Amino acid sequence: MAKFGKMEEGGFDKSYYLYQRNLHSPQKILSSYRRQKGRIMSMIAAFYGGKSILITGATGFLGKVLMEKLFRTSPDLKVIYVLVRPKQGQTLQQRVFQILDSKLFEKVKEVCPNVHEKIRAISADLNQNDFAISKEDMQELLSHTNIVFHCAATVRFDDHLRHAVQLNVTATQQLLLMASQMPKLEAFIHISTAFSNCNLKHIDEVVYPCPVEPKKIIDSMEWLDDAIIDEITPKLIGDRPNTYTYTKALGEVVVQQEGGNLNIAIIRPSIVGATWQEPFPGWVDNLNGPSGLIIAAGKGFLRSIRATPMAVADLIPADTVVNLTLAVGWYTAVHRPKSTLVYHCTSGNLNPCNWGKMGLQVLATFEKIPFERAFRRPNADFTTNNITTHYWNAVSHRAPAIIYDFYLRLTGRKPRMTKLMNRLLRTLSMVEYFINRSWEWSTYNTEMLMSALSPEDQRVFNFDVRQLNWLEYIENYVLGVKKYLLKEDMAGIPEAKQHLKRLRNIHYLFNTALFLIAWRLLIARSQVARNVWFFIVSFCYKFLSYFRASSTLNA
Ligand SMILES: CCCCCCCCCCCCCCCCCCCCCCCCCCCCCC(=O)SCCNC(=O)CCNC(=O)[C@H](O)C(C)(C)COP(=O)(O)OP(=O)(O)OC[C@H]1O[C@@H](n2cnc3c(N)ncnc32)[C@H](O)[C@@H]1OP(=O)(O)O
Ligand SMILES: NC(=O)C1=CN([C@@H]2O[C@H](COP(=O)(O)OP(=O)(O)OC[C@H]3O[C@@H](n4cnc5c(N)ncnc54)[C@H](OP(=O)(O)O)[C@@H]3O)[C@@H](O)[C@H]2O)C=CC1
Repeated sequence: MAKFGKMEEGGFDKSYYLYQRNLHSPQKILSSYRRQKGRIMSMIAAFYGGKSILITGATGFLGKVLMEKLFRTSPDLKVIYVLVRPKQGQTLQQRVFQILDSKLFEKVKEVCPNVHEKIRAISADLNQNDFAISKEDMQELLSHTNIVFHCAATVRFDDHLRHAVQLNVTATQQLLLMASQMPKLEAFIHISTAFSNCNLKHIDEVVYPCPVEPKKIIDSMEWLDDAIIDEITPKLIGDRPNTYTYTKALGEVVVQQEGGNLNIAIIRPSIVGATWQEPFPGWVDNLNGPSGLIIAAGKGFLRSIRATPMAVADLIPADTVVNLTLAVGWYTAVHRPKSTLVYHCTSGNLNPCNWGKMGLQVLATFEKIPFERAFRRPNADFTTNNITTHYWNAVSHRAPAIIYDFYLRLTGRKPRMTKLMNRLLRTLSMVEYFINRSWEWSTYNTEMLMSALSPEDQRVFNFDVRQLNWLEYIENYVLGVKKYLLKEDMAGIPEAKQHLKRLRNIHYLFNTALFLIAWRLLIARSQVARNVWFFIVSFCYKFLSYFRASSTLNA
């Protein structure tokens, strides 16, 4: 594997890179670079200059933020190859151009006006042999790529094991094979998840072995039929909650076993949330993790959620993950650690926040920034046991959905609320595992890397979550969900507040009517209720008579 193969094309002095290669001391490298340029500059940004970078999963949530940061901080990079599949009637170019034309890339266009020329979409499907990449494209990738960021994955919790293995394990194996044929490759960065070993309570920055070798799993997927796979899935995943975490763990083992002599690193982010600072706070564009549930709570569909308020909510902003990823790419290429280093990108041990605090702040933000056309007033609560969860699911989720669908039917419209509610309940059941437990992730490698960065790199590629203010972050997150996911206008806030007031009045009216009907039925059937009713009425009557008499005397 050639190191620094593309240096000459980077626009930076070759001697600087030779210096880097010979002296692996960040401080020495920095001072050398400062001397050359006469000003402080980010070493990491400089490193990516002139590089050909391959990104899988570039159309995904994390991939987009990664590309954005690369273009913004290293506009002189040579090219970013993105492996993309045509989707929803769009060609690859259309998909890529749509991303580049989005708000996320506004700043990039200022610093890198020719960004469209620097991105090369390669038609690829990671489910296919050789990723169905054409010979010419493959040749180009193999001969030019300097850095690989492997982000693509299926992140669905309920994916069929065959599909999850194909994407999260076999595709990783194939990509490693490709990487081993790249003469100019300097680093291969694999994005995994902090939950790949969620069956453990304390997780170190090491790759844990799996009971069944990934190779055996890959082979068996080829000849077992779906029914048998369904049957053995629970046994294979064991004490992990889903096929996602299981196959991500297998993927890591494959990286370690088959990485050969490549410079490889594994990054394990926890629950990736909206951006914290860059390119602007609150950017998010899919429903995964908390985002979908924030919408459900803000629109009033989600009324109760089974969670442990004191459990650690290990969220990590997308830009923090990307900053660490780019720093790891640089470190792995320049320092070439002897073994595959694993980096935890988590918040819990450095700056913990729990689900209770997070939930309260989400609700508090809805008061200030409500979502439009809510179904009910946002008023979610946590439940902590099976009985209350079933009770509130019936009363607060299913019953209102049935009533609303009945109303839709009566008014000649298509019922849809029960379906939506079932989907929400399914999602809740899938995330319950993660919001009722806490994990401890050690972060020695991540902290070591932080201290290896120059002050300028620590600033430009900041991944120090100790500086994160959770309340501010969550408020921006909710705002981001409203603006970028729901595409709601801020000008609509007064109307949204009015709507919530109307819903509150309807709620009070409904509850009063319900109480009166229940009470009427009760006194019709029970002597005790009639006696209580008689007592209350006569008490009120006596009180009023006394009040009237005393006010007449005073007059
Ligand atoms: C001390 C005192 C305390 C007092 C407290 C009081 C406070 C009160 C509480 C308030 C609560 C307020 C708000 C709540 C916010 C905080 C709580 C958040 C909890 C968040 C938990 C997140 C946990 C995640 C854990 C992650 C661990 C691993 C991390 C990773 O590595 S990977 C990334 C995570 N991956 C995912 O998140 C994928 C999850 N998604 C799936 O697996 C599937 O999509 C599915 C959920 C199984 C659904 O599958 P389906 O086949 O049914 O649907 P499909 O995917 O085809 O989509 C169909 C339509 O549904 C839409 N949709 C998809 N996902 C979601 C979603 N998450 N939510 C809502 N809707 C979704 C989709 O867009 C489709 O729509 P259509 O196109 O219109 O049909
Ligand atoms: N989001 C999170 O909370 C966390 C994510 N991670 C990890 O980060 C990485 C990125 O996740 P995230 O960005 O959130 O996920 P997304 O679901 O947003 O993106 C997944 C990406 O993989 C691509 N992909 C999926 N299947 C194929 C295929 N057959 N061929 C080509 N490309 C494919 C998708 O392409 P397309 O657009 O065509 O579907 C998309 O670009 C993953 O490895 C995930 O495990 C880790 C921890 C938490």
